Amino acid sequence: AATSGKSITSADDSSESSGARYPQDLRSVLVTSVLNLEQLDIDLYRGTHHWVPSTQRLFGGQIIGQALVAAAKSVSDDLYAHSLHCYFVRAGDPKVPVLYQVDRTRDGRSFTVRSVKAIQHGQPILICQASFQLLQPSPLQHQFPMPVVPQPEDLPTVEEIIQRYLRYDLTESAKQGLNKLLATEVPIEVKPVSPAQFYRHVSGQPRRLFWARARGHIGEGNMKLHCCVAAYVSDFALLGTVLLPYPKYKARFTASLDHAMWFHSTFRSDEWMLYECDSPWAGSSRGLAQGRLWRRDGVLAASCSQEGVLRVKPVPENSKL
Ligand SMILES: CC(C)(COP(=O)(O)OP(=O)(O)OC[C@H]1O[C@@H](n2cnc3c(N)ncnc32)[C@H](O)[C@@H]1OP(=O)(O)O)[C@@H](O)C(=O)NCCC(=O)NCCSC(=O)CCCC(=O)O
Repeated sequence: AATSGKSITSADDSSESSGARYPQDLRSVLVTSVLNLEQLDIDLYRGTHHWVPSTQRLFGGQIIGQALVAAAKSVSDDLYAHSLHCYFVRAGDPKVPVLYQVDRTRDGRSFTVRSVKAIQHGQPILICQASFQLLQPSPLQHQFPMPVVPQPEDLPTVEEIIQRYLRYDLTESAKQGLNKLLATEVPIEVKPVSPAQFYRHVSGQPRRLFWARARGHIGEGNMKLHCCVAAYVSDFALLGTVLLPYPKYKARFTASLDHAMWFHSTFRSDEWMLYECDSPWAGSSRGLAQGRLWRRDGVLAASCSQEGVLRVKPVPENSKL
């Protein structure tokens, strides 16, 4: 049941729970702009950028989220994304939009597969396969338990943590860096479970946990859209987990090479979800990172895996940050 260019970025208008947190007109920018692709032709879309990381290459999560929006537009309403597999083959250029070309690879009885190519300057920057399934209940159901961590209400936001760091005796360039971070409009809210570990001020296991949610209101009801937002969120701070055991090194060049994701349950991407990231392996200038997104009621919402290239340099001995 293929369809042509359906709208999946309509947020729910009903005034329910999270409407209390945000007035209804304060829609998530992820919905109104980043994931709101413009249709150019059948199965051809254009996406624009909102937040561009300091690396001046496009945020991988944005490209994956937009590719999933494009794929989802070509499947019927009763099909839900259950997995995607991507390679980042070129750095995304923030100066131009990205085109998304969808190939309707197969429409099966239960499963439907789409291939999406993200293109800039006539060349692919990402190749992505996404698979969708009809809801099919089964008696086979299990999941690992969610880690026990403090609730988001008891933890500071990234902005509050940066404000605290700014009170320390820092070099001018470190202060400038932090102020720049504060001014950046990342469309995700983040609350690290252990700020010192999140920012690599203590060395530790390659594992970190943080609460994350889309900034702004999205609303209940559009599961396709929540999966696209979660794909965006899932690339955030995941690869950095690989660096946690190495406080004596800082990143000189890092980029995600691939990203795979599996969606397990319904969830709200504008409500707090715990992102549990760990890295089981690093070597050969690469590192593997794995993430699990938990609903705060303990249900496993999604899992993902990513490999990245990481080239590092030693941190100077007298560094204050
Ligand atoms: C991965 C690459 C770079 C691979 O291309 P490549 O031509 O094979 O590149 P490369 O040779 O690895 O060069 C990359 C860089 O590594 C340097 N290099 C290469 N070999 C060495 C060496 N032996 N020693 C020291 N340095 C070396 C090269 O000079 C390159 O550096 P440069 O770009 O020149 O500064 C390319 O395919 C690519 O750019 N793909 C897109 C990756 C991407 O954009 N991913 C998404 C964005 S990353 C992300 O979103 C994570 C965000 C995490 C977060 O914010 O939390």
